[in-house]
Amino acid sequence: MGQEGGGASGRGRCVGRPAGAPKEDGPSGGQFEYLGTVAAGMADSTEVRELVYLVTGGCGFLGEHVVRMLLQREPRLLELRVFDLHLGAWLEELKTGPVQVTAIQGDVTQAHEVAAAVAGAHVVIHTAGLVDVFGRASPETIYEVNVQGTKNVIEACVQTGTRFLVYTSSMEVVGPNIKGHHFYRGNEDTPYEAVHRHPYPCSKAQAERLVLEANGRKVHGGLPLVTCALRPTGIYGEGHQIMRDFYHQGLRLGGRLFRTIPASVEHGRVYVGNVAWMHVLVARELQQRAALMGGQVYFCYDQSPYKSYEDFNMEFLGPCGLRLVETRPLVPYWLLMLLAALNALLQWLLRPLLLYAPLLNPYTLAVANTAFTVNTDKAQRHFGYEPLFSWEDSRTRTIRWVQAMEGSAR
Ligand SMILES: NC(=O)C1=CN([C@@H]2O[C@H](COP(=O)(O)OP(=O)(O)OC[C@H]3O[C@@H](n4cnc5c(N)ncnc54)[C@H](O)[C@@H]3O)[C@@H](O)[C@H]2O)C=CC1
Ligand SMILES: CC(C)[C@@H](O)CC[C@@H](C)[C@H]1CC[C@H]2[C@@H]3[C@H](O)CC4=CC(=O)CC[C@]4(C)[C@H]3CC[C@]12C
Repeated sequence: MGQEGGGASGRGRCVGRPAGAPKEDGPSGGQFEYLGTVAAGMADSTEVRELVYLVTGGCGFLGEHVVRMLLQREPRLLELRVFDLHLGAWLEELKTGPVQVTAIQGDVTQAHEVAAAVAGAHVVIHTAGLVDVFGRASPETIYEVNVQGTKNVIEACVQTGTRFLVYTSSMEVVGPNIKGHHFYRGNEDTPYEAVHRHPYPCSKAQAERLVLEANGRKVHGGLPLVTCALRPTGIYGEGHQIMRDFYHQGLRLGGRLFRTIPASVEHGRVYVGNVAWMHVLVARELQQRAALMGGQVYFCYDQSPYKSYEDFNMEFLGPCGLRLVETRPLVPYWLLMLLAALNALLQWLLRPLLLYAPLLNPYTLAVANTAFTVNTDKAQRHFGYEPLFSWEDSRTRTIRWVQAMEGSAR
């Protein structure tokens, strides 16, 4: 199942369990006070501002939240470098605070551009990537950005002496695998056959492995590089393009969305604000607990309920006027597979003329139809992670965002 391709150059398949972490237990973390909304002004603190952070992909869905969260909750920040292929105009509004915000338009596939951006940074948070499961980019391009781009970031840290690297990996590094094995309330050590074909999970698995293997390498100046990887499940929240696509699809269908996946197929989801918070926290604690956290992977999670992907989306789209038709799929699975395959064929035929990239394709259908939920406290044990936003808060913020979109859609 899934598009042919994957692996280093988009051919064959990448297999084998992703580099996991040695089983280590660490001290339980303390409590973290909450300093107000992410959109609010900068954190005020008496701490000395001396650190330089770089966020690659800082203008993306997750990246923007990481940038805003750092400004809000990292009091030692002197300079925040935001590196992205496409810079957002919103960055300008961030340049009025006590932190120097440096916007850098650059390409992670270009080693010299990455090295120039990394030089002098204390911490790199590497979120830049091609998040494509809809066939928009070629397997080669996905590999070039996600794997070669990550190699460039690692080498830039080594060459310039940056010691701390946090990588935004993904649940997809683990699964769902091509065999459709469910992953039920799993953790970082749960045995699971991580076999992939699709270019996206393959590239994320290779990049994660590179990051974890780089832990301990000597950087310029002779000190060790300290790396770790975060594996968010499906991220939702303000700015989520796929949620936007579902919403507009529902508007086109007269306020209805048609169930394609049984409600019983649960997917873990995580609010973008909590993913951003975990990045800020892990970047801070990695500097203090290198021996414990270096080379580790952490699932990124919160209290968002386990639901099918479509039912979960309706938590936000329902209050905005959409309805999910039927309590069970209208269309038998074999017909869905046929429709997905037809979409893939159409995409291939139309490619010379236009980009046809619907939500339904063989890969998205397979992933949506395979339960994948995590239940772990490793991040809490290792660096005191607790979600910053409750489920209720996350839901309210996301609904407000959809409603604002609704206003613009009328
Ligand atoms: N969206 C999700 O549900 C999940 C995402 N992730 C990971 O989180 C990270 C961010 O994902 P999203 O924010 O959803 O994606 P996004 O597409 O919104 O953001 C990615 C950012 O990277 C930038 N970028 C892409 N190619 C680049 C290049 N060659 N050079 C420099 N910048 C480049 C893009 O311009 C964009 O701003 C990715 O690494 C993704 O694999 C992990 C788990 C779930
Ligand atoms: C058309 C229907 C079959 C519909 O239900 C398809 C939903 C489909 C678009 C999503 C179902 C599961 C999503 C993926 C999952 O959340 C894991 C992910 C992790 C990432 O790192 C990037 C995004 C994604 C691959 C996410 C993409 C959208 C789904 C496949």
